[in-house]
Amino acid sequence: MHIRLINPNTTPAMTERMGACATRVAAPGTRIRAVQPADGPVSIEGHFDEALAAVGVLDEIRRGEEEGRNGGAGVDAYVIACFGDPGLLAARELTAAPVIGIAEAAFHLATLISTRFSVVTTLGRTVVIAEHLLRAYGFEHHCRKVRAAEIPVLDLEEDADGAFACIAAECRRARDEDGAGAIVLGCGGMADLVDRLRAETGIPVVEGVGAAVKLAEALHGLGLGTSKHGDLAFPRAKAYAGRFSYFGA
Ligand SMILES: NC(=O)NC1=NC(=O)NC1=O
Repeated sequence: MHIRLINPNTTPAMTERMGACATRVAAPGTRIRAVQPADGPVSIEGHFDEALAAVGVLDEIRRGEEEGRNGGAGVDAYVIACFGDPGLLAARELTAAPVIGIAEAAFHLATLISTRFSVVTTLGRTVVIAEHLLRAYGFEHHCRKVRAAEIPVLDLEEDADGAFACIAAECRRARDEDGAGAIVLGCGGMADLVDRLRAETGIPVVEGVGAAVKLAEALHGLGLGTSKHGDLAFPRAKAYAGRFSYFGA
């Protein structure tokens, strides 16, 4: 199967790292193509960045669907590799393939291996975004706390050792203070830290990129894709003015 992994921010190094993490856990028959929008924030650290990034996500879904229609290898599933799951429901309207957000995927897996988990994310200002998702997805009572390592997202690229130390310290606090049986990493850019953090904390650590890839494979294997009955049906045919005209009928 072919999975299109979309990094909603526009930092190629992060796209590459997440693509490598996805490839490492993918099944032998799964091909991963990691992409990012041409336009948008270099990192996603709040509501404004998320809103802009969502348009880039939709562009990449449209591009994937178009490749499939124009004789290219169709996309069997999409992964939105940003912990805010930007544009998730809108993206699901654009395709009959599964679209998996890394936050939703990580929450699901964490509930299968623990009765309570905590989230460790980047900046304090993004905590409320994870809290909104927990509520929206129905995992609020499973999560003990959403913690922030208080690092800018791009420190994961530019100061990897410093970022790791902050994240590991917050993971230890989650283990010792929250009564959490597992930890969810709250940023796509943390995906390649998961083995070191598992070793550091001694408890299960779930990262969303791998979780989303395996859930996409499971859905594909069961012949399940996004329902086109009801609110996730393809958008009604209409014109879109100005810069979004390419979405139009
Ligand atoms: N909470 C986060 O740090 N989310 C993210 N911002 C990004 O640019 N990628 C993420 O996963």
